[in-house]
Amino acid sequence: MHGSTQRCLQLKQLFTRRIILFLEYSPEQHPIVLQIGGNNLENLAKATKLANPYHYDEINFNCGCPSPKVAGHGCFGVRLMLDPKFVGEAMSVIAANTDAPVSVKCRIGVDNHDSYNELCDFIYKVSSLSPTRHFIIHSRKALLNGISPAENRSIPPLKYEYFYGLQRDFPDLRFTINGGITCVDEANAALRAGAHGVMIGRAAYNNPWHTLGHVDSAIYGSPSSGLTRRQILEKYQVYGDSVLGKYGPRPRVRDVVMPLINFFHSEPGNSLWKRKADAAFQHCTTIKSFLEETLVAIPDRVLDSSVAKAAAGRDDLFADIHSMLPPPYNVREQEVVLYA
Ligand SMILES: Cc1cc2nc3c(=O)[nH]c(=O)nc-3n(C[C@H](O)[C@H](O)[C@H](O)COP(=O)(O)O)c2cc1C
Repeated sequence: MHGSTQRCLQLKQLFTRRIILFLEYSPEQHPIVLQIGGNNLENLAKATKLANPYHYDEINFNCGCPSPKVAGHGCFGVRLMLDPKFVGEAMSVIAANTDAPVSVKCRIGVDNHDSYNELCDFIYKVSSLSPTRHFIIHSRKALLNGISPAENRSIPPLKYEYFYGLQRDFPDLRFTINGGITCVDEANAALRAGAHGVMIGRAAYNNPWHTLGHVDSAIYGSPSSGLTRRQILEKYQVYGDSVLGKYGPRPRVRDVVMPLINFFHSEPGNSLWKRKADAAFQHCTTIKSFLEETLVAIPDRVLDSSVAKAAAGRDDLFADIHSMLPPPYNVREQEVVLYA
């Protein structure tokens, strides 16, 4: 091989490696799951392939979003719960285009399709027609009558008994409970009642310090890091500044800061910090300068204390759940062609 051709090849390999490293998440960001949504098999295959270089730990399919844009006009999200055969096909397509395990996030029903048996039919068909073995269950149904997505997260009642019914009736599948769980005490109560996993949505965003600050010790049994908010922000700044503009114009300072916008929930200085943040988003180009400009709003004692004891949650949230389970599921096998 000519020297120049060899150099060319080496450069190409180096370049490819750089691109791959650039797309990978750092070890401390794992496990990380990508959620995709849609109702076109070809596009789902393309999206899954595009995600491959990022090495996600799981690819999740959205069958839970009730937004009119998604489940109404878009005809996907939670509307897909009405078509388990399609979801089975979609999950097979997704699984065929990734090495990562695949999962489904769904509700417990849609409108008047809200019986436990219909939910079981959905789980049975999807898991029989595809390699899906993990389901994340937002334990309330969705109403497609025009109410807002926020109302769809509070108006339909939570029915945790459906979740635990699924665990009983599908012992070979893995289920993660979601909906209305607000702290580590409640997460532990769900695990004690038998849930394989717990997903916390709004509480983690609305009050990340008190909700997530105890997870390592209270859920995983590791020693508490003892880090203060200031120390966490110092680490976050290094991470944040390293990812700014990684994908062209995004992420911007605002994108990187938003997950932490409620970091000082109910602490002195919180409102002032948010006002300063709004102003700083207009001109700050680094996380370092953003923090320098805004943190003057927060007293040192708030910044320099480590996480206090968690507020007690509803420890008995699932105490009686096993006495409330719906009657066991009767499989309607004839309707399903089993996944080979
Ligand atoms: C602002 C917002 C955006 C959300 N976006 C998604 C989404 O893209 N995909 C999804 O599966 N769920 C989404 N959810 C729903 C949550 O994942 C979760 O199912 C819901 O908030 C109930 O859990 P919680 O009571 O712990 O918040 C969103 C929720 C909120 C508040």
